[in-house]
Amino acid sequence: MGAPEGQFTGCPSSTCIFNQFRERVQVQAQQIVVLGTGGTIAGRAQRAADELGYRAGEIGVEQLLEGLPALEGVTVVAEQLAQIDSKDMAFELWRELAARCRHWIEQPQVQGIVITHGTDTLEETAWFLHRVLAPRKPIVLVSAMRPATALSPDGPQNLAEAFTVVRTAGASGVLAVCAGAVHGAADVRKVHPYRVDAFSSGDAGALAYVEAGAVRHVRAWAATIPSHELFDRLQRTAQWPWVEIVHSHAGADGRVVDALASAGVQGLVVAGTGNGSVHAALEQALLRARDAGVRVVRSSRCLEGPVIPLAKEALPCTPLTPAKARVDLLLDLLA
Ligand SMILES: NC(=O)C[C@H](N)C(=O)O
Repeated sequence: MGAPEGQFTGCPSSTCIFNQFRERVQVQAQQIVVLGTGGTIAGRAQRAADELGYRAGEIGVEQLLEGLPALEGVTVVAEQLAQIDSKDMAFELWRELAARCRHWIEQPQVQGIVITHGTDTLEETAWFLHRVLAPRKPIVLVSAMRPATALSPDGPQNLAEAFTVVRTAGASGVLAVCAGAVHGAADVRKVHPYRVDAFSSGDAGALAYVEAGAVRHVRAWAATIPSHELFDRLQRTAQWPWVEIVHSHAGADGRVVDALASAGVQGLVVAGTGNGSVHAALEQALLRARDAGVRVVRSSRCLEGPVIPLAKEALPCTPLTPAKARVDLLLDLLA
């Protein structure tokens, strides 16, 4: 676990990656904070050769840091916030994650934050943290596709590269590092169920690559303006809004929307076809729901590219993926 608030964890030598000694020191050196949430990066399998039949979120974050290359002049502080498979990510953990990020990021000695996270909902957490914190310092989500017990785990390399990104001058915003690529929160998306290089930023492309321990830029870091307003609203929220995603497809039927609306859904994202188009039967039901007070937003189920808004469309659209559009709608409805 990390140091209690106000206590500084000192590193006895510059070759120490993780401070196991918890000394109080007078002079504050640079810190990187690692927040553990679980995922395959912390997964354990019965046999080393088993790359899919494992349990996510088993190995502690401190253990994941052991054996990584030394970071000169930096103390690493670790906190275990959760041990979950990220498919089970929940609002309460998001809220706690945002609070711990905000706590650490505002401390001058903290260079940035690394969050160990499962790949399944990583893009949603990335977008959530981007919207809520829009940090000037880097917050890097790091994951793996093979469990920590695999013959050749990808987690340690990804972790080392996440540290490289945090230490890169000018790095900012919420980022995801996987398989040598640095993705921005707005574009990152899981695109493969088991390949090690499981993420893509689609036609926008990665922001940077980590090559031989250095970051090569391709695009500028996302511009960020930290705002406390959304964060404060989030901390006050007792009941999270109910927002669902419905898909448009051949033979779509509006009854699913009618059922959700009568059950009290507050927001609906429709994963439309192509440029966010919606089957006529589904659209009629969505318009009925909208008229009854449900917030409705169109996105696209296409893997790449934003929906382009067209004139005279009844339902508003977003360039975000359906999962990220849902995060936006949740946050909008908090108001
Ligand atoms: N590769 C992974 O991390 C998948 C895992 N199910 C998770 O999201 O926690």
